[in-house]
Amino acid sequence: MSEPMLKAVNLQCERGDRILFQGLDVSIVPGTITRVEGPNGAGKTTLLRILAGLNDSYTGDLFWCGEPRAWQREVFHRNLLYIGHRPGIKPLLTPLENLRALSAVRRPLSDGALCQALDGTGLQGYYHVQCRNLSAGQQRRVALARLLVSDEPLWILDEAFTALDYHGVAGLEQLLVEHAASGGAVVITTHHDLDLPGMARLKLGVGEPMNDA
Ligand SMILES: Nc1ncnc2c1ncn2[C@@H]1O[C@H](COP(=O)(O)OP(=O)(O)OP(=O)(O)O)[C@@H](O)[C@H]1O
Repeated sequence: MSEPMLKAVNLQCERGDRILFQGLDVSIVPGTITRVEGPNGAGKTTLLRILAGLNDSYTGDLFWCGEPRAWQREVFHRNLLYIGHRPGIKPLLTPLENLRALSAVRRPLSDGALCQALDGTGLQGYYHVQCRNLSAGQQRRVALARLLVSDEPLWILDEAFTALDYHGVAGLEQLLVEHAASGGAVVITTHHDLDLPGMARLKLGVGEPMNDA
């Protein structure tokens, strides 16, 4: 098996008076899809944000390609595409403008390539409509169009299936499988009934109350 891209060792996170998880080891290997599961409040979003380097409220060690992640934050972020549970798009911009702005940070692409990505998520005919006038599912599709122009190997996706219709779900499932098949890795949470071939499952429980000091 390949070496892990991202590895977490002995992670612990406390929130309020609860330990969300402790002694947690995570290994994200190229070519895999890992689904983080658990009930509401189990800590799925918190874990994804820790893995994505967006939350520092944990103890434990994180490694990127075998080296401490803290030594190579810039490289790590260049290799990561994180999409949070909110679509993260600007409502006053159009889908094309949003995608242009999001991709410009990494790798400016032609409008032709961006429109092709929007077509790929079913947004043909909506390039120039302000996102605030799109449905929830269409707004999610704008965010997911980033996957179609991504060259980042690691995708961390929080509730990516929210608001998608049947075809949107099928299209996203296919994208995840293709990304893993081409050597990428996916970490995802969803309350949608996702069961892809070979998918690993990382189950979080309901956490434990902390003992009084
Ligand atoms: N910034 C914060 N400060 C204090 N507690 C927080 C904070 N963020 C999250 N929590 C708490 O941590 C717990 C886990 O939250 P999290 O959003 O990670 O759960 P989740 O498993 O993603 O839930 P859901 O399935 O509902 O999306 C919750 O009880 C939440 O109230």
